[in-house]
Amino acid sequence: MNSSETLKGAFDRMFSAADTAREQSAPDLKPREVGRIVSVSTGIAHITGLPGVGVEELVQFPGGVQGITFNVDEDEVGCVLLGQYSHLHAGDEVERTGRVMDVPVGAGVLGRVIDPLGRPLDELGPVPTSGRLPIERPAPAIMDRSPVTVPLQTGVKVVDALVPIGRGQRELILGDRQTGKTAIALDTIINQRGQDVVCVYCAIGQRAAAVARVVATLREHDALSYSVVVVTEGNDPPGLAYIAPYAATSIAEHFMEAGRDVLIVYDDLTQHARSYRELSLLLRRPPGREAFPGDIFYIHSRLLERSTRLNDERGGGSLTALPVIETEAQNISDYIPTNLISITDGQIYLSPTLFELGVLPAVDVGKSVSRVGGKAQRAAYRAVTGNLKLAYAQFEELETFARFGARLDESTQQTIDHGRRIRACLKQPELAPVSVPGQILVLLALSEGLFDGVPLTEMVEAQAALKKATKDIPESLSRLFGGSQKLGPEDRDILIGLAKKALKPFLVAEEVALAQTRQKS
Ligand SMILES: Nc1ncnc2c1ncn2[C@@H]1O[C@H](COP(=O)(O)OP(=O)(O)OP(=O)(O)O)[C@@H](O)[C@H]1O
Repeated sequence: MNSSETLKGAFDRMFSAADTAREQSAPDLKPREVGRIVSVSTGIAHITGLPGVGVEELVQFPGGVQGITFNVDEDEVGCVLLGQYSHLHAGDEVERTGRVMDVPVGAGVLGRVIDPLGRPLDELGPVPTSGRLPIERPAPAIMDRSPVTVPLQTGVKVVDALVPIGRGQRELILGDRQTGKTAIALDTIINQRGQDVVCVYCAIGQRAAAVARVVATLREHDALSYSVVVVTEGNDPPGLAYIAPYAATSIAEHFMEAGRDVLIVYDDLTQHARSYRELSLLLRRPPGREAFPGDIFYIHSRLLERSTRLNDERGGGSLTALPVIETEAQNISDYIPTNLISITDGQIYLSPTLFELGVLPAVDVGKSVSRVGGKAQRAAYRAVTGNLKLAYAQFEELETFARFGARLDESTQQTIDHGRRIRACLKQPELAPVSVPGQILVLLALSEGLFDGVPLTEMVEAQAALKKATKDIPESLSRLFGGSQKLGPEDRDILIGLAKKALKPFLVAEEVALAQTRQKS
């Protein structure tokens, strides 16, 4: 080795050591874009000094409070706050994050109660997650979607028989306050036990006590393990209530894109619309009808368009949405209800009049409809509910007449008597979903008129006897209930035979039963 090589090596080593030292000592420089708060008011802040900020970008306020930019003007930005803001003042620093709002997703959220930012509200510690998804995502493209053909059983007889829901459908639940809207949604979640359906319950602006009741009910019925509850309470900032359904949908979409069937309940979108109206008015956006901003339709349509059934290439998962809407004084033609009715694939209308009469669930069959459900209904149902809706609608019309004490001819009286039995069969206590064979047997007995000889006072016991009889349904027939195969005449005979046997102890002579009914009415 000559002396010039040694010298070169020594220089190289020296320079590389100097480079390393420079790299190590160099500060990690990242540009921070910082602006200032101009003003803070209920749930919103106006900021300035962030010229590069984008629409719906996440910004960071002091004390860990996050915000979303809504109105981006040339010299001022209107921002929605997502946390408690009492410590914020004019002049405080605001920092850009360069990203949009996202939520943690993954199997770890199941069994948990979280807020729309993914923070735990239960006492089970941090939520283990496998990634994050933006809360606002484009809806699946038309070519990625499949028709809705697979039923989603709610376990509620009147819904499964007359307003069936399919996986990937959006079915609105609407009615005045305290008419049992949440009860139908909860029954549906509870009925998914063992059905491999993930459930997301999104509580928007509800009383804390009501949410606690829902969580307790889910836990009691073993339904929390396959569900996630996303909560904003009534006293949370309106911004949090506004993002809640979008965040919940992203959590649900994660499962759908993994090929799972998912059910999401938005309880309720009236509160969501009100939160958005509050924000818009505070941000001085121009008010329209009922002071709602012009894009109120769009905020709900872009939310509900995300519910669908994906085709097999995209994994075949589905997202079924049950948005809840509260009406005022039974007015279903109000602004928000009509918007939602036009966006969804049908509605279940709950009538306060029926609720007062004790007809529970208080589903008004005449005003309820499922625009795709018929195609998704099991063939066995179609065979036994053929003229049920018509018979029930006729009965409801005639019943009003009968109240005036008018003398009715024999056939009218028969229609009314039959209708009363249909109503008795469709009644159901909450949190008691009925299995498919149980429903088929009751509906078949109804359509065959087997209940007509049972006194009205004994309908509950008679149905319980039928429920017991489902155990005797042969295995070959039980399998039919799940598929698209129709019930053949022999299958029907077997079921009718079973139902007749179960109802025999309750049968009195038909005339006696009818006479008792009329006396009672
Ligand atoms: N099928 C049912 N059988 C018996 N009680 C029922 C039934 N469905 C609902 N209820 C009762 O009716 C009341 C109102 O139900 P629920 O809270 O579901 O109504 P809601 O319309 O969601 O109310 P809110 O307007 O407060 O959201 C509850 O006390 C519930 O227990």
